[in-house]
Amino acid sequence: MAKFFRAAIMGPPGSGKGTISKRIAQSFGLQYLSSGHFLREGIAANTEAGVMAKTYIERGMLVPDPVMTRLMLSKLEQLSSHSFLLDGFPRTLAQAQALNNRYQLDLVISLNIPYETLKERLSDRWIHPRSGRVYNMGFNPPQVEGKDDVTGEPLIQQDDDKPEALMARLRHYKEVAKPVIDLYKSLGILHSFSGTETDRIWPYINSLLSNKMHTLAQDAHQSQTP
Ligand SMILES: Nc1ncnc2c1ncn2[C@@H]1O[C@H](COP(=O)(O)OP(=O)(O)OP(=O)(O)O)[C@@H](O)[C@H]1O
Ligand SMILES: O=c1ccn([C@@H]2O[C@H](COP(=O)(O)OP(=O)(O)O)[C@@H](O)[C@H]2O)c(=O)[nH]1
Repeated sequence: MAKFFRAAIMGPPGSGKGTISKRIAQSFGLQYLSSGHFLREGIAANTEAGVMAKTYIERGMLVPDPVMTRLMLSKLEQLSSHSFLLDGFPRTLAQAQALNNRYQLDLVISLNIPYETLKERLSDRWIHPRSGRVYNMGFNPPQVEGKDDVTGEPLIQQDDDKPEALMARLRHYKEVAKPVIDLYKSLGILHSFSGTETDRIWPYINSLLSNKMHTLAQDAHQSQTP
């Protein structure tokens, strides 16, 4: 039976998870699942999970684990015969354990980016809220200033991307992510990358994924050979 490749990406806000995920999905054909995107979709459609999630997100809090786990596992259920990349989930140890009971990840990418870089990037991050498309005035500016490339609709800056909110978000990320990172380290699937530019980190991630997917394909082939 073909083995599907299952990965997750972790890192503080602004570390480039979305940017790198896009490249991974394009280069390796993995299905990309972003928890933030699903939540925003649920909020826009007024689903039960969306209505509940909104009250937490508006207060700058994490959505409760059972809500998040139910949402993401049901999305994964629809993808049971597909390789995937998770972004934004699992965020807490309880979420990681719930995921692990259902799917074992092959690889977890963790991004370590200096605080000054995160601050600079986020103060310049512009978002098209409906699609989640992300721009940066220096790194990947829109074709027309302040407008989304596809729809021409206005771009916005999120309040919690402002430098005064960042320190608290970062502290919170570190606290919550540590036991998740420790779990994946103990499972031997954690790969950490440090640097100030995605373009410099990308070749290492690219070759790591190429090697892993090649090994997986070979293993699947051998297990099929009588
Ligand atoms: N796995 C999760 N568990 C709990 N809450 C979540 C989870 N994923 C997303 N959320 C909620 O949705 C919000 C938006 O998530 P999203 O991943 O888009 O962006 P973010 O966490 O604000 O930062 P960034 O994309 O910059 O890393 C979060 O602030 C949080 O309240
Ligand atoms: O090398 C890089 C990688 C990303 N970005 C920008 O930094 C911001 C944060 O990146 P992303 O949204 O991918 O990070 P996430 O919050 O998903 O980890 C975005 O405006 C990106 O365009 C950047 O300027 N340089």
